[in-house]
Amino acid sequence: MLELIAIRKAFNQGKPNEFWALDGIDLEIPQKGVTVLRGPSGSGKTTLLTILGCLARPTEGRVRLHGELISGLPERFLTEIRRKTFGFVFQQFNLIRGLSAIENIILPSYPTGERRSVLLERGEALLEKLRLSHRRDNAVEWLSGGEQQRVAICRALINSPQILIADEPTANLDTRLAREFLTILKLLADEGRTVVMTSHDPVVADSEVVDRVISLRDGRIVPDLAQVFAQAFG
Ligand SMILES: Nc1ncnc2c1ncn2[C@@H]1O[C@H](COP(=O)(O)OP(=O)(O)OP(=O)(O)O)[C@@H](O)[C@H]1O
Repeated sequence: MLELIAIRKAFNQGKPNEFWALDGIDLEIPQKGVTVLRGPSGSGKTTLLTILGCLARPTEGRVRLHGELISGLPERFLTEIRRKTFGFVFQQFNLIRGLSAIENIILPSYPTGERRSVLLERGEALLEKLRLSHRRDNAVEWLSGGEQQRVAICRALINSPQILIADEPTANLDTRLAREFLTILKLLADEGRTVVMTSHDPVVADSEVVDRVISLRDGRIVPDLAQVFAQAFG
């Protein structure tokens, strides 16, 4: 459904410090389920995630979404695709201090022109789903790390995106909260959504919620050893 073909990404192209962060990535992310990108620091996980989420363009190669070539589209179309199709959760939750949980959650929906009452209703339903209704009116800076993360997830889901993109979403969470996050992922996967995230966290990679793990090294996908063995001897 989301397809990368021969993707390469250079930083500082044409300069002495030119660096190819991605070097020939072919990858298909199926419609449903949870995919984790893992690999050593600097292997290209975040760069790949930004291309999958249409936040950055590849230097070479093509990106297809539902079969449609989107990598060459002008920025205003990409902005629209991002808003309609993707939700994002970053390592730093990027919540706006001084605003309540519910205000933070409905913020990305303002450009849709939807009525405020409808947005509030949708935001409240998400808060309920993530067991956070009691924090609706609290300023986000007073919430715990796990609560802030759940607000960030609600905000990412407010436009009901098909695809959730998350960069090291459990990096600031202890094991209990990381497991709680995985339960939320399971909910999303069961609804038929696509989740793609980077993670160093063994709690995440080893979880049964995760459908597939893609390993990166030096900007390339490296074959999963377990899979290679299964194919050779299985
Ligand atoms: N804007 C940039 N300009 C120059 N080089 C960059 C830029 N962004 C990333 N890089 C380089 O590209 C490589 C891949 O970076 P990326 O952030 O994708 O790696 P990563 O696997 O996500 O690493 P980490 O696990 O440390 O977050 C790194 O060597 C990084 O220094």
